[in-house]
Amino acid sequence: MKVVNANEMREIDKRAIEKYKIPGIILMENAAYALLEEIERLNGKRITIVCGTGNNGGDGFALARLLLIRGYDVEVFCFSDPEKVKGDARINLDILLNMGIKVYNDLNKLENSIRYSDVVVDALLGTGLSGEVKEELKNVIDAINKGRLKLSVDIPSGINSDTGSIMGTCVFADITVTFECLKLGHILSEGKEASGKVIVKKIGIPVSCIEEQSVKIFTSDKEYPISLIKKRRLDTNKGDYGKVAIIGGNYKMSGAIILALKSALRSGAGLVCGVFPKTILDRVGALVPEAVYFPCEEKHEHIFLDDYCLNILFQKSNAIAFGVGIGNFDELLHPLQYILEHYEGPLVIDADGLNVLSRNKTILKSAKSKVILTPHPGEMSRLTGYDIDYINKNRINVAKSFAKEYNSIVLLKGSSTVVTDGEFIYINRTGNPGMATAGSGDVLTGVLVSLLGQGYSPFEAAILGSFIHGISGDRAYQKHGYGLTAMDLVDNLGFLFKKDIGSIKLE
Ligand SMILES: NC(=O)C1=CN([C@@H]2O[C@H](COP(=O)(O)OP(=O)(O)OC[C@H]3O[C@@H](n4cnc5c(N)ncnc54)[C@H](O)[C@@H]3O)[C@@H](O)[C@H]2O)[C@@H](O)CC1
Ligand SMILES: Nc1ncnc2c1ncn2[C@@H]1O[C@H](COP(=O)(O)OP(=O)(O)O)[C@@H](O)[C@H]1O
Ligand SMILES: [K+]
Repeated sequence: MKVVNANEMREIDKRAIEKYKIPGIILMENAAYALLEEIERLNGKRITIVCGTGNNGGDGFALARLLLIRGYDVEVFCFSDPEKVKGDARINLDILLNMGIKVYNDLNKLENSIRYSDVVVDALLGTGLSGEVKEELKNVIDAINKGRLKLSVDIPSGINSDTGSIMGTCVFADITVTFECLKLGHILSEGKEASGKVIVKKIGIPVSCIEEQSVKIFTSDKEYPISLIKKRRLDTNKGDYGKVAIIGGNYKMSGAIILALKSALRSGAGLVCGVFPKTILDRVGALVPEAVYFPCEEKHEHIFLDDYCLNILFQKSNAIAFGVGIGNFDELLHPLQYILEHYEGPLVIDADGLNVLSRNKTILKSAKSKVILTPHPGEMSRLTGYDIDYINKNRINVAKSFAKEYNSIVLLKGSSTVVTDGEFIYINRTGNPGMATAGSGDVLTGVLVSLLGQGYSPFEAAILGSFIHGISGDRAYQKHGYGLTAMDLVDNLGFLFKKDIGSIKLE
């Protein structure tokens, strides 16, 4: 499913109107019918509609007419001078006035109307919002937020369509009905919560008109990532599913590599090898008997990896992950550089592996193979030098430009994980806040290296891995709520790896 920013949506609308000669008023009417369809499902009779002066308000005026004609009890509000309403929105406002409908401009009346209405429709500000919400609309937004059921037209008023940030204040909708394409603001940052359930409706724009926009950002409808999952043949053996190595662990952090090893096994790898200091062999061996081990010396509290043992590992592995629980030590930079320069298979760098990399990120440029980097915003901050706040507000651009410069796949973790190869961007929407728990990143690393070992391309592995990781989190949430732990994620990983994958139904 494509995701656009405000400017791309404007271009698409403009192309529909100017090149395809579809009058804007028809698109607005279709938008109003799309809204009507959703309101009819809600079984409410009393509807309050709050309109702004732009086309978002125009959708609201048109909707008011359609509802009135059908006998709904509707009250319409607009808190600006009607003279400021222009174009298609003006036409729809005038029709209402010609029908003898009053459009109120009174905050007390609005509060009262909302108190007695079943649904309040927020048609105040759409993709045309610029800057912070003006002072005079703040009370209006507060009043809307008191509504029993809030339906936002296109995007909750006050949410920035490109970043999902709250521009001073915003409507927190239960339902958002948007047109033709998801907007970035629906799925990023605070916009994800403020949008509630998002419903995308067609309003008569030809598919070719959208395709001409060559949108580079997409998100998961459930079908796409599932369609990537390879079927397993009946006549098959473990050699067909990869030999993967996970390098990490130290005496103080043995749990990370245990989680990653278990996850790699649960997501289908044929053979999984743990490469860690000898000091934790008993612990790892007891908890992951299905793995094989490559215990190494330990020096100054971290694993000791010389070129000789790395070369042996390269022979044995068709994908490697480096970093879970390894510790952040200067001495680990050399082995990481050696792996990048000599290993020809795909590689995942995670956790402390990324912190080690931050000491000299230019070594990435000498990588022989495609690397997946899986930073959370803190690790991304160490890699790029940007502060965390900046990264969170510019997730897409930060991830994209890093991936492009270092010719790698970046998987920037968080509530909407961003995966990019430097050109295309996938935004993952599975998962939940319960996954903000120690060890859940280690689980993701295990999944990713397992998929790479099974022959998925690095970009596919990163898309599918983030999707599966989130689904396992959502399943774990069903059982454990926000008390879920990383091991619960591991237990749920197998769910999507089934023979009848095509018939699995996800919520
Ligand atoms: N043909 C089209 O372009 C279509 C547009 N549609 C609707 O049109 C919307 C976009 O319309 P517009 O571009 O007119 O923009 P909006 O209606 O989203 O917003 C523009 C209005 O908001 C005011 N405004 C902007 N920033 C503000 C701020 N910070 N504080 C207070 N007021 C502020 C402006 O003065 C202007 O009146 C979409 O969200 C969608 O709902 C739909 O009708 C479908 C067709
Ligand atoms: N609110 C959330 N919604 C969805 N996924 C989340 C949320 N919080 C965390 N996650 C996911 O959980 C994982 C946490 O990884 P990370 O921060 O590296 O944790 P750790 O280092 O403790 O293993 C990431 O994949 C992240 O995307
Ligand atoms: K709105």
